[in-house]
Order: sequence, then C-alpha cells, then structure tokens
Amino acid sequence: MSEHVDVAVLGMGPGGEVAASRLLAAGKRVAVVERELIGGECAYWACIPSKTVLRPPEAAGEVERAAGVGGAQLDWAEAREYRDYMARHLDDAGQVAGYGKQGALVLKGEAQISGAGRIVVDGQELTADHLIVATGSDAHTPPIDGLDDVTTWTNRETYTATNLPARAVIVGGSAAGVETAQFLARFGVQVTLVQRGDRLLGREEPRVGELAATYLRKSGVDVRTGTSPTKAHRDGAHSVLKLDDGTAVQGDVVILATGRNPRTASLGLAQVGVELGERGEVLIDEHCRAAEGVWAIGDVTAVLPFTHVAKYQGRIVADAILGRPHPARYDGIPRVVFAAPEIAAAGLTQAQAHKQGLRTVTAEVDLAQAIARPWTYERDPCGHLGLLADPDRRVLLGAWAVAPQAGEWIHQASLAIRAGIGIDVLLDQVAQFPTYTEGYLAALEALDL
Ligand SMILES: Cc1cc2nc3c(=O)[nH]c(=O)nc-3n(C[C@H](O)[C@H](O)[C@H](O)COP(=O)(O)OP(=O)(O)OC[C@H]3O[C@@H](n4cnc5c(N)ncnc54)[C@H](O)[C@@H]3O)c2cc1C
Ligand SMILES: NC(=O)c1ccc[n+]([C@@H]2O[C@H](COP(=O)([O-])OP(=O)(O)OC[C@H]3O[C@@H](n4cnc5c(N)ncnc54)[C@H](O)[C@@H]3O)[C@@H](O)[C@H]2O)c1
Repeated sequence: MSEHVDVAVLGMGPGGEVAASRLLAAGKRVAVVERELIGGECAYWACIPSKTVLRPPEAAGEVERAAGVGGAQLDWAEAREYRDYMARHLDDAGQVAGYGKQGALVLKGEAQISGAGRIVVDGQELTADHLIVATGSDAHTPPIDGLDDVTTWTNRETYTATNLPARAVIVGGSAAGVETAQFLARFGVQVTLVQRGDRLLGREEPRVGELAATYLRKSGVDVRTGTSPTKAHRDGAHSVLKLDDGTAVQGDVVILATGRNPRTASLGLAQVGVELGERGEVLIDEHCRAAEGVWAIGDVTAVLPFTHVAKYQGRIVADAILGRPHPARYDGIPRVVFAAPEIAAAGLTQAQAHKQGLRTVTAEVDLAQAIARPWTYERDPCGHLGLLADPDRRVLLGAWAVAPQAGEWIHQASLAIRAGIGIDVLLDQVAQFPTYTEGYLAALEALDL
C-alpha cells in the first residue's frame, strides 16, 4: 500500500526547503524528495560557492583602494578550501538527517507524478493532498556548431574547479557571466566575455550595462558585446569560438552562462492538468497554484529566477496550504550582481514603465560628487545611483546602483517601491552620515517632479 502524506515536495533546493520547513513546523506530514543533494543548485553549484569565491577578490580590492592599508594577497588554494567547506563538500548527509529529525519522510531519488495526488520515487509510490513542484532549472546549452568538440563548463564545473584555467571564454553577459568574469579575472585568469545583446545585463537599464562593462574592463576582462559564437573547434589544447562579427576568441575552456531551462521534462505534469509556458516553465497563479492540488515555486516557474524569490514563493505556498493565503507580489524585489563594485537594482526599468503606459522622470547621481561616504571609504571613490519615478503618483518605480555595498542599501528603494512610499516621505527621511544611503536624498532632489 502506498504511504499518504499531507504534502510532497518535489525538489529540495531553497524553494522546496523553505516550503517543507514551514509546513513541518506547522505540524504537517511532509515528504521531501530530492534526486541529487538537499540544498539544490544554490547551495552547491551556484549562489553559495560563487559568492564565497567572489569575496576574497572583493576584500583584496577594498584593501587596494583604501588609504593606509596594503598587502592583500589572493590565495586560490585557501579560497577553494573554504568554498568546498561552504558547499558541504557536496554532501547532504546533515540535511537528510535534519529533515528526518523534523519528522519529514525523506526520499532520495527522482520523483515522477503518476496521477492526481500521486508520485513515484524509484518504484515507491506515495499519495499526497498537495504536490509542490520545486525542481529548479538546468544550465542552457546554446546551439553552436562543434560545441561538443571543445571543453565546456557550466556553473557546475566552474564553481567546483580545483584548478583555474589560464584563459577562459565566457559566453553570456548577464548575472552569471558578469560574476564569473569578475571572479576569474581577479584570480588571474585571462577572460574574454562574449555577449549576444548590445550590452551587458540586458534586462537592466542601459546605463547599468555600460558601467558593468567599464568596471569589468578595468579588471582586465576583454568584453565583446553585440556578438555571439557561430562555430566552435579545437586547436590543440585550445577551444576556439568563431564569432558572428568575423573574429575568433580562444581559451582553455568555454564557460556557458547562457541562461537556464526549467526542469519540467518527464515529470508527468500534463496528466495532472499543469500547463507549461513557451520555455517549459510551470504556469502559476498569484498563490503559485499550478492546478488542483499542485503548486510550483522557484526557477521551475521562471518568475524572477533568484533564490530569494524561490524562498518567498515557498512561504506563499506553505501559507496557502495552511489556510492563510496571501498573493505573491513581485514589485520591488532586489536584483544584485556581486561584481566589484556591486550592481543592484529594484523595480522597473524606464522601458518597462513606458510599456505599462506610465510617465516617468529619471535622475542619476555620481555619488563621489554628491556625498561623503565614497571618500571616507576609498581613495579612488566610485559609485552611481539612478532613480526612476512616476511624476503623476509621486512614487518611485525603479532604482539601480553600481557602487560599493549596493546590494545592501538597494533595499531602501526596494521597500519604497513595494510599499509605494511617497517621494515626499522619502525626501523627509534622514539617513545616517556618512553612508551610501545618503545618496538617495541627492538623487531624489535631482528628480524633475
Ligand atoms: C552561477 C549562479 C549563481 C547564482 N547566484 C545567485 C545569487 O547569488 N543569488 C540568488 O538569489 N540567485 C542566484 N542564482 C540563482 C539560484 O541558484 C536559483 O534561483 C535557485 O537555486 C532556485 O532555487 P530552486 O529551489 O527553484 O531550484 P534549485 O536550486 O535548482 O533546486 C531544485 C532541486 O530539485 C531537484 N530535482 C529536480 N528534479 C527532480 C525530480 N524529478 N525529483 C526530485 N528532485 C528533483 C534538483 O536536484 C535540485 O536539488 C544563481 C544561479 C547561478 C547559475
Ligand atoms: N547574483 C545573482 O542573483 C545571480 C547570479 C548569477 C546568476 N543568477 C541567476 O541565474 C540564472 C542564470 O544566469 P545567466 O546569467 O546565465 O542567465 P540569463 O538568462 O540572465 O542571461 C543569459 C545571457 O546569455 C546571453 N546569451 C544567451 N545565448 C547566447 C549566445 N549564444 N551567445 C552570446 N550570448 C548569449 C543572453 O543574451 C543573456 O544576456 C538567472 O536566472 C540569474 O538571475 C543570479
């Protein structure tokens, strides 16, 4: 006879983990199913290892740029050892035991939906009142002739590498490409970054992409925009990519940072009435409901594929199942690229606002011209902050910053956008002196409202 649970969570990345933990804490009988490692892409091959290896170059850069301190040395062997510790040496035994202790039925294996409220995991059948699909996404491989003949890495090989290559070609210039270029270049790798669009970080304001390219070039990265590879071939030890602008680039390895595909194939979603979108993503409503008794969260939904969004959706679904539903809202959610300096944004871009028929005004401030903190922070001060406002409702629609620690202080704009805090309240808000947050006042005063 098949075992019955209240909820079965399919995939235990950050989204699945949050949903499962919340439901377990509320006393639900929960089965958690994971075919690789509990913690998902984020914990072992993406956010955690990447942010861990970006930190030493960031710290070294701070030492180089601050007056009165010097001598920072990067040590790859030590950085790698700490990265492996942070990624739990690709071992989730602690997580398996932890969920067991919390009362979960832990199944390590591949889940398949076999009918309404019914799944099979390695031959074992389970029934559940609710299924939560949290299966994440896989790295996308672009269709490039001959790619199989060259050495390619995705985020998995990049962030588990023992030895760094001498030269790398990165394809894709959005968050993953920019962060990987920053990390490798600062550890001495000769990096070429190839981006199909006319600018880096194509979903952000054009100015953000421009600043990102400027800083990456300062770190020694050869940034090629407006071009993409047409063919790949091996030349001895070199992996060569021919680009559609007629040039060729080569490295010891080609790193693919070309986006993600939702993991929905062969899950059996169609038989429970789940609809998929153009990219194979699970279509959901504002409560992350995909069909009767089926919910979906995280990258598999392709709604802002970030860990903090997967975790938020985990809370949305758990609360809906627990009988206290509240709709998900995605306005104001921060987007941070952990480059040096950090690149942060929240809310709409001007193009997105215009698409919605909104009138807009914008302002950009050079923080070194406007406030004291860049000067007390470093000898060669830098930082830019941009705001987008609706002059009719007198509220912020969007914000971006390319500056030290921007990933921390973007949250002020994030909250203002989410809560619709009026510009006049923001103008009357007092920030600590001397902080980067003071830049908001300068930018708000520069808005032509
Ligand atoms: C290089 C890189 C860096 C990133 N850095 C950041 C960052 O700094 N901040 C941030 O917010 N986001 C970052 N992201 C994005 C982040 O990794 C994802 O948004 C996040 O992991 C999504 O979580 P998830 O729970 O939806 O899926 P995942 O983390 O992909 O987890 C899904 C889990 O489901 C399991 N699974 C799949 N199919 C089945 C099945 N049939 N049965 C059982 N189990 C299954 C998988 O094995 C996996 O463990 C980064 C991504 C990359 C590629
Ligand atoms: N700090 C963070 O939060 C963080 C960091 C890294 C990744 N992520 C997330 O991980 C996911 C993957 O990131 P990503 O940057 O790979 O995905 P992405 O989809 O955001 O960007 C892919 C980029 O590759 C380019 N591209 C695609 N095919 C190409 C080709 N053939 N030639 C040249 N360029 C090509 C696209 O134009 C695009 O700029 C995203 O969801 C991202 O949000 C988040």
